[in-house]
Amino acid sequence: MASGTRKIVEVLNGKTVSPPPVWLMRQAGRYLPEYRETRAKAGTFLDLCYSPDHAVEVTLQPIRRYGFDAAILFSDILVIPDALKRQVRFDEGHGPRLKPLTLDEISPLSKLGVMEHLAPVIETVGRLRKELPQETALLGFCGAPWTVATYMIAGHGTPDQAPTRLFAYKEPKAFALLLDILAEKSAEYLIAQIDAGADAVQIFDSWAGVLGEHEFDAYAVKPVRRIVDIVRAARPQAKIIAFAKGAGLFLRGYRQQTGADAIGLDWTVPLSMAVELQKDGPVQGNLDPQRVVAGGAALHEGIDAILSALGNGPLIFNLGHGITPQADPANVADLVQRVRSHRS
Ligand SMILES: Cc1c2[nH]c(c1CCC(=O)O)Cc1[nH]c(c(CCC(=O)O)c1C)Cc1[nH]c(c(CCC(=O)O)c1C)Cc1[nH]c(c(C)c1CCC(=O)O)C2
Repeated sequence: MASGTRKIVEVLNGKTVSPPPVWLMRQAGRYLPEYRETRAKAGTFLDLCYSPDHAVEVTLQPIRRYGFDAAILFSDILVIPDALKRQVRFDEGHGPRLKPLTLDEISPLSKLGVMEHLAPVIETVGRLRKELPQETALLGFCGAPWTVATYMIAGHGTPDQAPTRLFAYKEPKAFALLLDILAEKSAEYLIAQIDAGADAVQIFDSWAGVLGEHEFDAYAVKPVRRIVDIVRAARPQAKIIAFAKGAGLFLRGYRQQTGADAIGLDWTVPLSMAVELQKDGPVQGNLDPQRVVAGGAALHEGIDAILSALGNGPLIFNLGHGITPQADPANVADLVQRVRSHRS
């Protein structure tokens, strides 16, 4: 079967597929007992990301269980700062920690190559394409420059990214350079994933929602556009999903402005607005991950509302953000079954 017939690729080409293809952000993760088992064997979280054997295994686990229409490469957006020698660690219960980036450290980053460090991840992509069922799409990904920069500047996650917003106001030139460097390294990384067999790539801008109007354009739209332009110049057929979480009204125009094929929607995007956005191009989303934890009627109502609003147009069914460790694996099976029984 040619990759062009994988359902997610068809939707990314603007077609309506019924029932819509389905995958879930963070579908490989701690809610699955088999993930926790492999994770315990692998060592640290980054050891898991850089071990092709273990990373292939955890990527395939949710495909075996649920037969999702796409597998997403198991890795993390912070492997780029790790490749840039920012000493990334994932401390149990504390989330990511990095060496906070100072002003003088920005420009030297441009000279560092990242692909040698990321070679094991690219090997994982190649092995996955061979092991996945023919009909299953393989998604690669990277973080958007803004979101990756927030972790690099603060050195950890923060609720509103105040340290990075402040840095950007005080040092606009250096901050623009940082975003540019991240865009170029990320584009190179995505091209390598595509060459190794990824059918499409997703750019995660998980912290886009803390930006004001001018900053959204400068720090969220333009750097993602730069990635898209570099990737498309090298690989004109590349399929790209851009996910700006929390971006609300700024999503009007986001697909056109970034040049992405499809946009991801979080659960706060009203379905009435999602319908408008879908007239412009394919959308992905947007079930509240807490509905998967709740299960039952709350889960069913959320799924049905999305399918009845968006199921007659180009839709990739997904959550509005990653599935949480508290989700019951049985609720995920229920979700997949309900989406697959939809007829438009
Ligand atoms: C912001 C961000 C990160 N990583 C990612 C984002 C963007 C999407 C989002 O907003 O969730 C992206 C990501 N992280 C992970 C994937 C794997 C693929 C998938 O199944 O979706 C993907 C696509 C694995 C992971 N990345 C992480 C885990 C959990 C770590 C573990 O297993 O110990 C997984 C499965 C760790 C991680 N990684 C990151 C944080 C803040 C954390 C800690 C929070 C947490 O623990 O959930 C950075």
